[in-house]
Amino acid sequence: MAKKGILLINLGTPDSPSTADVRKYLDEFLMDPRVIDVNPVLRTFLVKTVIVPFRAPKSAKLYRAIWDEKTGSPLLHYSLLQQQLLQQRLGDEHIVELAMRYQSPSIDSALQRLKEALVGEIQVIPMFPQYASASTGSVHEKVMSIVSTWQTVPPISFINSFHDNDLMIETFADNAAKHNPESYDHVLFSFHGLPQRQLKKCDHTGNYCLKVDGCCNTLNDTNKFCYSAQSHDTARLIAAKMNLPKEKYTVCFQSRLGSDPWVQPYTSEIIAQMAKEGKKRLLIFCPAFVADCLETVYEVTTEYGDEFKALGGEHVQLVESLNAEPKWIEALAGMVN
Ligand SMILES: C=CC1=C(C)c2cc3[nH]c(cc4nc(cc5[nH]c(cc1n2)c(C)c5CCC(=O)O)C(CCC(=O)O)=C4C)c(C)c3C=C
Ligand SMILES: [Fe+2]
Ligand SMILES: [Fe+2]
Repeated sequence: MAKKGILLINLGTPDSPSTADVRKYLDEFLMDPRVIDVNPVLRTFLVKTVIVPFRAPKSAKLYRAIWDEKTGSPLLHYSLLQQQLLQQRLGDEHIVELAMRYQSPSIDSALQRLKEALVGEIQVIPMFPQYASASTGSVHEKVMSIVSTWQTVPPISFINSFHDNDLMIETFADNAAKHNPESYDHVLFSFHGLPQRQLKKCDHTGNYCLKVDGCCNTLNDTNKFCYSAQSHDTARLIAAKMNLPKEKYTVCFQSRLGSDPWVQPYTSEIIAQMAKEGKKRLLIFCPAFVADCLETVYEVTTEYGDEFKALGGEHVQLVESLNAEPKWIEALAGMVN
């Protein structure tokens, strides 16, 4: 019987922390119309002459700080481990490939390998728990654009989101338990940010998202694909698993780019508010990421840690991502089966 091909796709990372490789990575990433979703002329101007020239040397410095001598980028390292462990878990009726939306290993090459392995069908798992056009949507579009040129378009399916996956929620809660959560003054669920206009575009009614008070507090037919509403749902489920009362946690969004409004509240503002309230110890989850990466290791531990301490706080503790946790691999196996 033909094998089933499983294609795990994460965002991507530079090939090395050199400024040239970071520039190449940022250029491919930010020229994606689903990421900088403005008209092509403005996008080209912003990316090529404003963002990348200024950001590449600064980002390269940050990448150098998290780059491991042996294993390189944490995002690629953990993604490769996830691929190997899922392959072991599923056995030889499946072929598990890994690709990155930007840079390497490319989606083109991973699909080619699945084709050459004569798989009977392909399942694509974008490694983003919450759906966003800039992440999941972009992965779907890229895979479809490649496969649509094949003579034989194979049976192919796509995971859309897994923001409420039980085993994923449990893995985050288990990772937090290792840090004695009761010893923290407050818990933050800090998700990757997104421009507000991208949320509004997902609201096909045009009169719900960011227009109705508490639009993200429940999931319903109108906001079921909303990145922010799904993020709030993930946070609620992890908090429930930890028996964390509402007043002990805050949902916030990190990593803004540019001057347009992004999803709020911003993590750096919440960190400042926590310090102002006299809180000393913060526990921070980053449940938009399934693997530790620049945005968790550096942005949370170093940047937010330093900001909090400068304002009188004492300690910021990152809850490790899902990485190679056996329960998370089981969660992935569940998505396949
Ligand atoms: C969780 C999913 C992600 C969404 C949605 C997303 C949207 C998005 N990101 C940027 C800009 C940048 N993101 C950067 C890094 C980065 N982003 C994600 C995931 C999502 N991004 C990950 C996993 C990473 C880390 C990659 C790594 O190598 O570790 C960066 C680069 C780093 C930096 O220079 O700060 C930028 C830039 C935009 C504009 C956007 C949506 C519009
Ligand atoms: Fe990003
Ligand atoms: Fe909303």
